[in-house]
Amino acid sequence: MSTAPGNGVPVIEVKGLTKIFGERKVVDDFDITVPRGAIYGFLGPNGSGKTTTIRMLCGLLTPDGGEGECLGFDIRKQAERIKEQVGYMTQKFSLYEDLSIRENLDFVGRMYQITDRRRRVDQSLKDLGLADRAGQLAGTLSGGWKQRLALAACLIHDPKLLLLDEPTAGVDPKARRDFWDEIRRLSAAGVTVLVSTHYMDEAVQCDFIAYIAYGKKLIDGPSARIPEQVGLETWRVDGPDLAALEERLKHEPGVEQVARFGAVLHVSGTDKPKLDATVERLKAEGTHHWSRQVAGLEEAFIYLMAGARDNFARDQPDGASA
Ligand SMILES: Nc1ncnc2c1ncn2[C@@H]1O[C@H](COP(=O)(O)OP(=O)(O)OP(=O)(O)O)[C@@H](O)[C@H]1O
Repeated sequence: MSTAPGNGVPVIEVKGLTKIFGERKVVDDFDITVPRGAIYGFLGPNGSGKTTTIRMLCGLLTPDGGEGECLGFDIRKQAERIKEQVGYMTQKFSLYEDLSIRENLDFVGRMYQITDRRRRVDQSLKDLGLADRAGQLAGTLSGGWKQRLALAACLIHDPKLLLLDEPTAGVDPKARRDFWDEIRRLSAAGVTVLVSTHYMDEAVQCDFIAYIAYGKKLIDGPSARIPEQVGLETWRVDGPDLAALEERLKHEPGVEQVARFGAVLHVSGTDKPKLDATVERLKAEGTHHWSRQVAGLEEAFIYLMAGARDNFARDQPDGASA
């Protein structure tokens, strides 16, 4: 991140953001402050309101409640000005399959009425590593390259804010890492990035994280503080037959989560005395080696996402109340 949190005017500062579809409040009194150059991750179950929030922040959707500014413009009254400076990569990015990579970028450049289009397209091909394939038809590209082209397309007008809605869904891990190298480069250059994701390896790349469920922001802050906010106590254990131990632990008091990291298990829970009592009992058996572990973002992510169920799904047995 190029600017320390709190330095300068935030790129997004919005309070009380609310959206109602029919009878359902799908975004409920949402506050957010995003510093310039930050990578801000939105986590949460399907249907929790992440996309709707992103769309309201960039002026694509009018909120039913709330106010604030994005890029110094009023999100209600100056939506057009915001849109000019935002790059938005939707979940289903659309490219013209019968046009080449270069032609796709040129087309988007025309839409934005970029004056030095030729130079800008050349630069973009170079920046995103697409120059060697400039003549290839978009329809013949693999998922990872299509995604790279989609990113190039939403950067063609040099936006100050990049909104990425599950940008790497269905893309292989190598392409995902390359994509994130690019995002880091942009962030270092001062571009602010808001990204919704279901992947842990993306969440750990974020400077800030907001966890959203049923339209409400439940947890929010610098990534390093998220584990503390989740309140997980974690033990690390290694030794023989971890699969059997893992199965057993799932039924022990105070154990809410068992995650395997290579040849060790991380055993976590939010009720410290209960978890500790279980661990002391198992320790006394002397079969495994136990040590305390500072819960990291990985454990917090697994915990949050494991508790996440589709929000607002009509067929939920227990209804859609939070
Ligand atoms: N235009 C709309 N009209 C009515 N309901 C909508 C509309 N757009 C979204 N919704 C509903 O609002 C809720 C929140 O949807 P949203 O797409 O914002 O969630 P999300 O967190 O982005 O989900 P996902 O992770 O699946 O993309 C869902 O129940 C969705 O069906």
